[in-house]
Amino acid sequence: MKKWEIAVIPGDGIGKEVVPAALDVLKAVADVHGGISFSFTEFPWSCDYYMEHGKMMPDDGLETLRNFDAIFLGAVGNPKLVPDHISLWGLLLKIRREFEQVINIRPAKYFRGLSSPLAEPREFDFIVVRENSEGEYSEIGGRIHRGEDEIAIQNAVFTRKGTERAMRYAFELARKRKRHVTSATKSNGIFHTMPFWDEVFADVKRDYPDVATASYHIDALAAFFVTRPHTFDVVVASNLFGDILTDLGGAIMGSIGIAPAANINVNGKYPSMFEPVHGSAPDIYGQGIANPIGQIWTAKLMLDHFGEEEIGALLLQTIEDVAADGIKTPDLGGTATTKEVTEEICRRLRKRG
Ligand SMILES: NC(=O)c1ccc[n+]([C@@H]2O[C@H](COP(=O)([O-])OP(=O)(O)OC[C@H]3O[C@@H](n4cnc5c(N)ncnc54)[C@H](O)[C@@H]3O)[C@@H](O)[C@H]2O)c1
Ligand SMILES: O=C(O)C[C@@H](O)C(=O)O
Ligand SMILES: [K+]
Ligand SMILES: [Mn+2]
Repeated sequence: MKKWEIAVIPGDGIGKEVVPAALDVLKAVADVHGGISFSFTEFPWSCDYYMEHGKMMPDDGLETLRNFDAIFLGAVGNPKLVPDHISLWGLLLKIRREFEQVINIRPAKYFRGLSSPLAEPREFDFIVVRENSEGEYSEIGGRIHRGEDEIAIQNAVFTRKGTERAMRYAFELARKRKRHVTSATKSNGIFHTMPFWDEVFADVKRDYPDVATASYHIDALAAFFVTRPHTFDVVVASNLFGDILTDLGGAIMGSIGIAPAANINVNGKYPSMFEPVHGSAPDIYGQGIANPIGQIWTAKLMLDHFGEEEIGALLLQTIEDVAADGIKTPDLGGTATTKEVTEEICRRLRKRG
C-alpha cells in the first residue's frame, strides 16, 4: 500500500468549500484503487490567519510543508481583510517561489456536456505552460512621491535559465502530445524582455525539429483562444500572460470554476503544489454553490504527478459524465450544489471501482 502525505491548505473563500469536496473525491479514489491511501494534514493559513497573527503563514511554515509529498491548496485572497498583493505574496507566491515550482501547467479542453460561451466550439485540447517563478511578477521597483508627482516603477525579470526552462518543458510536453508549441509574445510593444523571449524561443526550437511552432503576440493570441482554440496544443507563456490566458481557457470551457492547475517543482527538491486556476470567489462564497470541478480536476493532476495516471483518467471521465448528465452548479447553467456534484462524482467512482 503506497501512502501519500498531503499538506492541505483550503485558504480563503470558496477554497474552504471546494477543497473538502475534492478530499472526499480523493478518499473515494483511494477506496476504488485499493493500492494507495492519502494522509491529509490541514493548515489554516489564510487571510483569517493573517488577521490573528499578522502573517499569512507561520515563520516555519515552509519548513513544515517541505516534508510532504504534495501541497493541495484552494485559493488565497479576501480583499475585505487583507490587500491582495499582501495575501498572495505571503502565501501562494511564497510557496511557488521558495519551493522552486517554476512551471505551472494549466490544461483546457472541450468538455463533454458543458455549453461553452463560444457559439460553435470545435473540440479543443491544449495546455498552457506558464513560467511560474519570474517575469512580470517581481518585487523589484518602487513608488516615490504622493499625489500629482507620484511615480510607480515595476521591473520585470526574465532570466535565460528561467525562460529556457519553461520553453524546454513545453517542447518536451508537446512531444508527448500533438507536437506543436505556440509562444505567447509581445515583442512589438515590450522593448527588452519580449524580443529576448523571442530569441530564446528561436534558440530552443532548434533542438526540437520534430515539433512545429507558432509565435503570436498576446493580444492576437487571446483572440485566437476565442476564434480557433482547436488549433492549439502546447502554449508557452510568461507568468502574467499565462495567468491571463488560463482564465480565458477556463471561460471557453464553460466556466473558470473548472480549470485545473499544477505548480511543478521540476528539480525534485521540494513538493509540488496543486491548486485550481480560479480564486476565492468572494461573490459566491458561503452559498454552497461553488463549482468543485476545478479543484477535483486539480486532484487528478496530482494523481498524474504521483504516477497514478490510470485512476486519474477514470476520475476525469467520471467528472465529464456527471457534467454531461446535467448535474452542474449555477456557473455552468445548472442548479446543483457543490455537495450534489461532489457526491455524484464519488458515487459513480465507487460504482465503477
Ligand atoms: N490562485 C489563487 O489562489 C487565486 C487566483 C485568482 C484570484 N485569487 C484571489 O481571489 C480573490 C477573488 O479574485 P477574482 O474575483 O479576481 O477571481 P476569482 O477566480 O475568485 O473569481 C472570478 C469570477 O469567477 C467565479 N468563480 C471562480 N471560481 C468559481 C467556482 N469554483 N465556481 C463558480 N464560480 C467561480 C467567481 O464567482 C467570480 O465571479 C482575490 O483576492 C484574488 O487575489 C486567488
Ligand atoms: O496571479 C496569480 O498567479 C494568482 C492567481 O491569479 C493564479 O492564477 O494563480
Ligand atoms: K487557486
Ligand atoms: Mn490567475
